Amino acid sequence: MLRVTASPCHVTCPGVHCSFLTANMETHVEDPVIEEEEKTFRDLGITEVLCETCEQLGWKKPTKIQLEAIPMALQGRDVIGLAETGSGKTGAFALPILQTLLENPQKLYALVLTPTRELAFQISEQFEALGSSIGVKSAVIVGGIDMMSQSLALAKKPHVVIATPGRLVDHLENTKGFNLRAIKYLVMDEADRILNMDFESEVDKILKVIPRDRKTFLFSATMTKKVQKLQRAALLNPVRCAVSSKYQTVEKLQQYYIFIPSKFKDSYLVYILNELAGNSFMIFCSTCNNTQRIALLLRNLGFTAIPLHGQMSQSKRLGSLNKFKAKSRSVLLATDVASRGLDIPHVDVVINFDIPTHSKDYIHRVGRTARAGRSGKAITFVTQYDVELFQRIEHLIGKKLPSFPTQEEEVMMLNERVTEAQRFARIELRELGEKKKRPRDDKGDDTEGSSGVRKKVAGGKFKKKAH
Ligand SMILES: Nc1ncnc2c1ncn2[C@@H]1O[C@H](COP(=O)(O)OP(=O)(O)OP(=O)(O)O)[C@@H](O)[C@H]1O
Repeated sequence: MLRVTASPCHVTCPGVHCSFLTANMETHVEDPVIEEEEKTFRDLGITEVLCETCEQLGWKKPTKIQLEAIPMALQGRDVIGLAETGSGKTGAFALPILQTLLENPQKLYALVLTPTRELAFQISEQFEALGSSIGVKSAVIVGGIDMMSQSLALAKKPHVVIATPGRLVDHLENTKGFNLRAIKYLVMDEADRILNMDFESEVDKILKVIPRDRKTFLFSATMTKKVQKLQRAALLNPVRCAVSSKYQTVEKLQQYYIFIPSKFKDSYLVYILNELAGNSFMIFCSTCNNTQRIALLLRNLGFTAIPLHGQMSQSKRLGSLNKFKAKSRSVLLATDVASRGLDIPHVDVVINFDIPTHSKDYIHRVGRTARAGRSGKAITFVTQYDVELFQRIEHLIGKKLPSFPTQEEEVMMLNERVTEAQRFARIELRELGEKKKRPRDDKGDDTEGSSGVRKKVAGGKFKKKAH
């Protein structure tokens, strides 16, 4: 275990320590000693009742990030936790919070900030599962859902509030009797995302109204190196728990690219879905419109595809996610709203239909598969316009990716039917757009109940269908 002595970082916040700035901070990196591998949750100081819950969840022993972070958190340290996707970071911050809560029961004890609504629900489920035997109550405070029911949930004073920053600020400003003046823990999950510009003013407002002497945990698979951003989290003498020194994708993830002309992307997608039929796919697109269009296109060709993007109502978003989780849909088309944190164990293949513009998003997107020791595949479409972005990704992950084998003639044979399906998808998209304009019509953001044109595509379903 590498330990470097902590020393203050003198930038703006006196007393703030930060390894990214000074290289002087206490750093924990993966410990190769076998004994560590053998350690149990009990050895880390986790109390019996929580150890039993871990066992019931099938968590036989701590993951590497849990091994590193839990003892530090239990010692009362601020923690920056950096570990690959699907490696159990949620447990690494939830267990110490639950344990200290058990020792000092208190309402409104911890606040967890997440960048997306779906992730907030997932974290809440994990808190409630881990805290089931000690009666922990959590509230999810996210946009797109009625403020009144959330105000009622907050009035009951849950132990843990899991929130997206914007809606939390709304409640802090408008919900009578609600404040976070007593909280003992602040967690920023997907911390680099929470600390970036998009959430800047909300996070600053939140930080102003929570106690300074709280504990702060920042967790992510990728972390910002920018001094000012980390300082905004106002960490106090933090310890950095990293299970890898550079950004790694999971070992059991097979990653490929395919280099294709932009105009044949749809045909190649259909080809791959057929080649890998029988798997569960998450396909990432760069815009809501493309997500919706491809969902329609694939449905017209007989695939069970469903969209998830930010222009859908929250109930439709959760509906899509639940159908995919329940395996009643085999293809989830999503924007980056689904790229971080979502834990859906059965995702076999991630396809980057549109290459991510920020290389770090690549790491999060492909991390939706090969989670918790499972294997998975990721295939990135690279067109003539994407070469530079792709090189940046290879540079970030520190490896050259192989090309995914394809048979061009077979792809071209699909072209005619794909073109026909594209035409129908365009008509359906237009219809959906018109429905949206009509008042009180909530059907505009999903496609399952939309026009019946999909049956018109010649040949109906493909012979090998991706179910
Ligand atoms: N000690 C453990 N043993 C077995 N499984 C575990 C353990 N800890 C967590 N898990 C499981 O591993 C999966 C991934 O965990 P989690 O979602 O916390 O990953 P993560 O590191 O936060 O990933 P991401 O970076 O994508 O957000 C979950 O299904 C969780 O239940």
